[in-house]
Amino acid sequence: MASSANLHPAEAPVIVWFRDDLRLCDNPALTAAAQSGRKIRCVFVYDEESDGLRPLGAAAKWWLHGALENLDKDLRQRGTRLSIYRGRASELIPRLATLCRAAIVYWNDRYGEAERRVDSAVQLLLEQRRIDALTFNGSLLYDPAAIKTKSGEPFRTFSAFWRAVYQAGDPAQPQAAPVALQDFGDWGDNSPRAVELSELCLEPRGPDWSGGLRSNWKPGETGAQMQLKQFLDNHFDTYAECRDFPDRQTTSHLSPYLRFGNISPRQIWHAAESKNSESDVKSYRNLEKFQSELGWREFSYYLLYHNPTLAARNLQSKFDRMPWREDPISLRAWQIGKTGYPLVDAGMRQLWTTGWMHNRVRMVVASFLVKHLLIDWRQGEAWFWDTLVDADQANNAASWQWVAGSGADAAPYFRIFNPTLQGEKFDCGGHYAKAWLPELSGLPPQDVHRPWQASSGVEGYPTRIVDHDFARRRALDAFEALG
Ligand SMILES: Cc1cc2nc3c(=O)[nH]c(=O)nc-3n(C[C@H](O)[C@H](O)[C@H](O)COP(=O)(O)OP(=O)(O)OC[C@H]3O[C@@H](n4cnc5c(N)ncnc54)[C@H](O)[C@@H]3O)c2cc1C
Repeated sequence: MASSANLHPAEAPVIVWFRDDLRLCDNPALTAAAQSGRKIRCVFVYDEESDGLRPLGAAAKWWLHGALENLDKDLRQRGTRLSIYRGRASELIPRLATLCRAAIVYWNDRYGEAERRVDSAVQLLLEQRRIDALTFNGSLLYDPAAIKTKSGEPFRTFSAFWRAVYQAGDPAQPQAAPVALQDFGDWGDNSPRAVELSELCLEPRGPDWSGGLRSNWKPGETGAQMQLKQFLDNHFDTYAECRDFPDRQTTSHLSPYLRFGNISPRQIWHAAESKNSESDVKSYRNLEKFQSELGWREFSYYLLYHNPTLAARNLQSKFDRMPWREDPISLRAWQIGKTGYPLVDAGMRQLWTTGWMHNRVRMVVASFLVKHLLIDWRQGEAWFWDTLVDADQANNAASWQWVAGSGADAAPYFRIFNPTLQGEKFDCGGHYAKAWLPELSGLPPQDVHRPWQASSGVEGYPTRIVDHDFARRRALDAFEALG
């Protein structure tokens, strides 16, 4: 479409519509708006009304509050501020743009189907009013629409996808944050009412259960930049070797920052590259491993883009015949960390307290729910959605389907983690389990992941809700019956 921006008078402002990109650094939409030389209005719409948009979980809402607060503070330091609205974005954005006679509305793309539908509706309405919509890829390293097999089909396996991505070359360098932004001023009397952040009620009240989140996280761009530096300075050098051990703080903890776009994947990618010493094989292994984890995030978004019902429907339809069990008592024991298997319980309690869980432990608890308890992966996905600060519509759904075996390139059905052996392998001193399960604090390391064998006995810790050998056989039978 030919730009109509030059049809607008020089004093016409531009709007930056923030969404999952709550940052100033390497934000292509914001940078382009600043480069337009026009006055700027920054807008966020809390949209719980548009069809198909999944309401945020409780922990993600808490994060969003902090990230919006931080973004507003950073924008004010550069001369403008964030206006927050509540309602349907497809009504509010065109209305605001019309009211202030905007020349252009800028935003960064989203990849879920419902989000894309909203964005297309906004774009159409803007076009009808001769207002340009300029959109960018701000949250992925590569555009999922551009990566295809030679025959034009989407890739189905991670390794083939990642090879193709490598051939596309390094992602572009990140852009610096704009130094100053010219504020547009008031919208005028007829404009929709902007709300105070507190009016969105994103933080929990009565009771306030967010103490564990507050003491573990600093949502927003400032926290993201600190977290990246902390990781690169202290843990990057042992990433490949130690990333599977949950008692070490080796992984980056950048997932919630990426989820809300408090930092861009391009910045993380290039910052990690700059730590790499080309002559050092170990350093290269760390880089390769870390970048491939960012690659799994890309692959999850790629799957979401090409399979919009990723969180709701099995990618492999034979799993529609799976005889999932309805077992609310076991589901509850799993949610609150009372299954009697220490690695599973420690992970679920870490999640409840901090809003985050180590990746190895996520795999074990998910496998336990789906395979030991034969409970539908969607029930686990929903619990994670509500409790994770990094709850992400692509990563969460793709990972649950991967563990269940129903996804693309998924774990084979016969891989049934033994939670006791996983605990002994990846938490052999029992430090992680003890950190979350005070009931086990008196046990010697060799008993921590087998408390039922402890000669001293364990008070207050539950007995196992299901026997491992029985559960394993039951799961294998159910999976084999799918053919
Ligand atoms: C059942 C299950 C559910 C999950 N749900 C989510 C979720 O809702 N949100 C989420 O961000 N991740 C999810 N993951 C993936 C992974 O566990 C987390 O991204 C990771 O633990 C975050 O920690 P980190 O930032 O220290 O990771 P690092 O090891 O430092 O990795 C860097 C980044 O790469 C990405 N990444 C790492 N591992 C994966 C992976 N396996 N799949 C996709 N991206 C990955 C994340 O964005 C992460 O921040 C899930 C995994 C499982 C098994």
